[in-house]
Amino acid sequence: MSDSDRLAPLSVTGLHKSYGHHAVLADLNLSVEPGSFVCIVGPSGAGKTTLLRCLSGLLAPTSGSVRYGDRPVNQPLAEIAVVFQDYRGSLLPWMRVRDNVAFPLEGRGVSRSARRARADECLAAVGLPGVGDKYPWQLSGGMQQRVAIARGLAYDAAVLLMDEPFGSVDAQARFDLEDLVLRLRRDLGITVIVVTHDIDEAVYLGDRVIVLGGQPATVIDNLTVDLGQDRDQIHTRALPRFAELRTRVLTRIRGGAAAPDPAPPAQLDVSRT
Ligand SMILES: Nc1ncnc2c1ncn2[C@@H]1O[C@H](COP(=O)(O)OP(=O)(O)OP(=O)(O)O)[C@@H](O)[C@H]1O
Repeated sequence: MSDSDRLAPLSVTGLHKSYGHHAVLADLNLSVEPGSFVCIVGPSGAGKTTLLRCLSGLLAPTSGSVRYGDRPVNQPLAEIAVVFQDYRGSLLPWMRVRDNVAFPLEGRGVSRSARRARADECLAAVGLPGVGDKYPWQLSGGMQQRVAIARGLAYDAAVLLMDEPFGSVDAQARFDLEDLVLRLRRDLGITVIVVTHDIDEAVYLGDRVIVLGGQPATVIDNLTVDLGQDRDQIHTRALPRFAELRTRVLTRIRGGAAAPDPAPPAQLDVSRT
């Protein structure tokens, strides 16, 4: 993939999405800079998954547009990979782990040996070297979700879209997966967009937290998380600034006005819409 493709921003302009007469998203605008980490939160049923599916090209907007650089996202693109919450439903149990990871490369003219090499490389990147010959059901839930992430990477995706990716694993595995995705973003320069119910997780992971609200929903807050890029499960979560940001997000989700930001970010120049 050329750098100009890898570095493309993902932008949403005037997005409306209805299911029949039920308007879910209205006049939604968003711009996600390449290499940034954006978390999307909002009340249950607000339309977070709907937005993520529109970003992935799996769901067509009713009106408005999603673009990756100057290309319309009106079908799934090789540069944009999706990881879902339910790894059990997304990994094929009769295929070995390596073949699951290599699966997206089939039909792309990649030789079998190159597919295997790429799968092993991606498994190593998610901290699972040497499990390629196992079946998914021989691995723990957290390991299976790592395999699902490796499969997203196998395509050489520049954007990873994740819908509640850590919701099915225990608390310790969740912390490990959060740190894995932060590291992948840093090491590979990919853009990551995560939908989550967990406000602490959103603040811990994101450069930005997008809050959806209203009926139909739109962006009601777009918050820069000025905690730097080196995050640590123990110390970052204990920072007073972390608590301030969490309080602001929670207040917005519950329908309150955003309090004035006590310390406007200076060092992180992540563009807002
Ligand atoms: N395929 C569909 N057909 C009809 N209505 C749908 C469809 N998918 C979602 N909806 C409705 O659209 C609204 C938004 O759903 P969506 O799953 O996007 O919200 P969400 O914010 O991700 O919810 P949650 O936080 O509970 O996962 C809900 O009212 C839901 O019932």
